[in-house]
Amino acid sequence: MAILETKKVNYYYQDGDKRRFILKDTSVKFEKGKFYTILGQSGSGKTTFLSLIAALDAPKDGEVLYKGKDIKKIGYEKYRRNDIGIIFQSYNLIPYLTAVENVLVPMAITENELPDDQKEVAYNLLDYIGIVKTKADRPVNKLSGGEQQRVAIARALATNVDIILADEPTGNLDEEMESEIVEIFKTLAHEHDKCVIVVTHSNEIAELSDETLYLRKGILNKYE
Ligand SMILES: Nc1ncnc2c1ncn2[C@@H]1O[C@H](COP(=O)(O)OP(=O)(O)OP(=O)(O)O)[C@@H](O)[C@H]1O
Repeated sequence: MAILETKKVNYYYQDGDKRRFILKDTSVKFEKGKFYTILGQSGSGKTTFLSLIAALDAPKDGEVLYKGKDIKKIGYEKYRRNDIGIIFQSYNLIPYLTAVENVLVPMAITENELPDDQKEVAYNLLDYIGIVKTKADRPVNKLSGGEQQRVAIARALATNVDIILADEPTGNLDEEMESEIVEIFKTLAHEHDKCVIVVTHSNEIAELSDETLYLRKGILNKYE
């Protein structure tokens, strides 16, 4: 069964008395264990789509289903707190907190069952993702871009979620960092059974994913 699904999702921005449709009857399914990319020209609505499956905005009609249940019924805040991790292009970390403190933030908010020693879990996650302890104890604004994005990935994983969503996660990184981050996404999908969905401009990243969707004129189709 799909872990995440959109059913006839419509979204538009109101422009005076006109509606400018960004998504038209979008029905797509996402599974665990797969790394997906979403491609489309600038302004096609990729971020809008991601914001709907991240419960940062609501569709005008249609449903977003998590494990078969409408996320509106689960509650948007609860869904965000317990069921997904989000990674942004600009990392969106809390700059004056250390890396490990940033990873602890969602753990303090979630209702998911977590091991007692959360700090140890956070250090282990960071270490797994390539941030050693000395760096984990540093304020995040003293880390490089690539390191900050790793912290953001560890933070997204901290609540033990099945779904990782990312919007242009390598947009601020050089090519080498980009391929390292993409490798992490692949590993999370293939070895840790996560459902990873990444919005990107990059055909190279799309080629490395298991499935690519292409958004054009409000229609989100499988890209082959
Ligand atoms: N709050 C808003 N009100 C009106 N129009 C908006 C709003 N937010 C976004 N748009 C428009 O909707 C369209 C889709 O935007 P979106 O950011 O989803 O595209 P995108 O494919 O992610 O673009 P990019 O690749 O450049 O980030 C754009 O034309 C944008 O200007």
